[in-house]
Parts: sequence; structure tokens; C-alpha cells
Amino acid sequence: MNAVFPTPDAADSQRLLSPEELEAALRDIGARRYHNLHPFHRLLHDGKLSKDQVRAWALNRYYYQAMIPVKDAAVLARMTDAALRRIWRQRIVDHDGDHEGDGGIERWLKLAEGVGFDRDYVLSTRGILSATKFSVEAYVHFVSEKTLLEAIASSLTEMFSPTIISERVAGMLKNYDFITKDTLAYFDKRLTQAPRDADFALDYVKQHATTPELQRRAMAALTFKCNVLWTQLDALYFAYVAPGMIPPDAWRPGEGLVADAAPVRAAAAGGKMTAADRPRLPRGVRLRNDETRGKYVLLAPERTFDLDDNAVAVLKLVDGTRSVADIADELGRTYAADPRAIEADILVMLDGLAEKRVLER
Ligand SMILES: O=C(O)c1cc(C(=O)O)c2c(n1)C(=O)C(=O)c1cc(C(=O)O)[nH]c1-2
Repeated sequence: MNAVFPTPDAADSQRLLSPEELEAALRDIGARRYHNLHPFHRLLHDGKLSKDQVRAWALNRYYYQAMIPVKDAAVLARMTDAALRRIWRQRIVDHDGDHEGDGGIERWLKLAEGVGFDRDYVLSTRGILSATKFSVEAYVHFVSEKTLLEAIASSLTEMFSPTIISERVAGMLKNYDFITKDTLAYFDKRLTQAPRDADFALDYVKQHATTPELQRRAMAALTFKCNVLWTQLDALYFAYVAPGMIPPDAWRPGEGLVADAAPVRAAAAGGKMTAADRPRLPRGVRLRNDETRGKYVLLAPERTFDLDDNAVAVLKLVDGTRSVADIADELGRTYAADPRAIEADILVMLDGLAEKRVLER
């Protein structure tokens, strides 16, 4: 059974490390395996993701946040020492809060709402990737089944989280116009909570990992936890970046958003296009590159519309899943221009096409 986990080589595993050497070995695991190194995080922080890809991250990570107190309750249940429980229970309070509307889970829900989700949809966990669930649940099982030392050691990824949190908050605020400081308020508190928790867990592990075997187990626990975080990002990347294979039942762009009702209402009222609408070409209408004339045209049954370069850039992004706001965001990034100014212009253009019945929402 143990063979499933890689073991350090025999010579190392037989030597008792000093507490300082053990800490250095644990930090080295983070330096090589922590999820700040994952390509999905690089894209997220550098502003390279679409709004829908950021949404997929916020939705899936909700599951991790929601299960952290379940994990910590399982750790608490292993503790026979009241003094230890008094310290550990603070983690549950941090996430659940002391009253309704308080705590980390609530703040994560605000983050999800901030990127457009309907709160009840997020709470339902319906659209969460199965791989996210498997990975988070593996963490809960791990702390329930392994020794208390291993359970505590598995939380040590928090040693590395303040750096990634600072980088994420700065990067997202700079690179995405739909992200505000309020949306990311979740992370404010983590900057003090995580170091406090990590300091305690590190002292505990350094004190209690008193044999080479226990030290090896503590290192394996931290490696396991790095993998729990890494595989969640693998799953997001596979489903929403490349190859973009969204499994059955997982969230699809456009689902579970508060703006969902808006296009329906607007269409029913016959009103103008809004930023939340997801325009698409009606059946029988196609964007075509007319090679003899060297330009793109919109081909409709028995009619052809000449298009200027701006219209072509917009229509290349019209796919029935991107909203007008998403299209404006993407063009804003491509042309380094203010997306809200672009949005106003393309709404007028799209309304014109909708009136000619070569566009619908
Ligand atoms: O934003 C991050 O990158 C990040 C990482 C980690 C982590 O390293 O486990 C946690 C969190 N955030 C976090 O918000 C959180 O509540 C948390 C709890 C735990 C844990 O293992 O008990 N890790 C993390």
C-alpha cells in the first residue's frame, strides 16, 4: 500500500534530521510542488484567462473552501488534548464564522457572486468538476485515516500561501477589469490567518516528528497535499483551457449566473441588446471570408452584408456563449483599450445587425 507514495531514498529516510533540516526539507517540497507553479495559476494571475475561465476557478474553488471546515473537524476529532483542540477549532471559526453572514466560506461566496454567479447555484455545488470533488474529498479522507502528525503536516501548504495570495490579488486587480478589491476580500484575512496556522503546524511537526520514519511521513503528507491542490488545477485546465473538454454535468459558460434572466427579459420586451446578452448568429447566417474580394462578409439567405474590420473582430467572437461584456473584455485585452468604451460601441453595432435579423441573442 505504501508503495503508492514515492519514498525518499533509503539513506535519507534512515537519518534523523534536525528540526531545522526538517523545515528546510518541507520548504523544499513546496518550492518544487506548490500550486503557484501550476500553469493555470500563471494564466490566472497574469490576466490571460477569459471571464468564464475565472468563473470556473471561483466556482470549483468554492468546493475546497466549503470542505475545509469539514476537514478541520475531522482533524479536531483525532485530537485527545483539549489545549490542542482549543487552538485548532479557531480554523473552523475562521471559515464558518460566528454567525450567519460571517466567515471565509461566506466571503468566498461573495467572490463567486462578484464574478457573476447566482449564490444558490454555487451553494448547490451542481456544476463542480468531479475531479475537484475527488481531490478535495481525498484530503478529508487523508486526515481522517492517517496519523494526527500526518493530518497536521498536510496543512503545511499554508506556509507557502501568503506569497501566492499577494501575487494573485495584485495580478487579478491589475489585469481584470471585472475584479474589484471587494470581490477579493476573502484573501485579506487569509494573509494573517495562514501564517498563524502554518507557524503552529510547523512547530507541531518539528516537535513531534522525532524519528526518521515520522519525518518521512510528514514529508509525504505535505507532498500529498501539494498534489491535492495541483490536481484541482489540472482538472480546471483540462476542462476550461485546453483541450477544453468539459465533462457531462459540469458547469458550462453561461450557466448559474445572475445575469441569466436578463437576456430573456430583454428579448421578451423586444428591448435593445445589453452587456449580459450572449449574441449568436441565427441558423443560416454565416461569417465568411470572401477570398476574391479579400474581405469578410456576413452571408444570410439571399443576402450578403459587407463588414468593416471592427465588425469582423466582434463577429469572430460571437458564439452564443460569450456575453457582449466578455467580447468587449477580450477586445480590450487584444487592442489594449478600455473594454467599457468598446462595449458601448459594439452594443450599437450589434443592435444594428439584430434589426437586420442577422444576429440574435
Ligand atoms: O489561495 C491559496 O492558494 C490557498 C492555499 C491554501 C493551501 O496552501 O492549502 C489554502 C488556502 N488558500 C485557503 O484559503 C485556506 O483556507 C486553506 C486551508 C488550508 C488547509 O490545508 O487547511 N489550506 C488553505
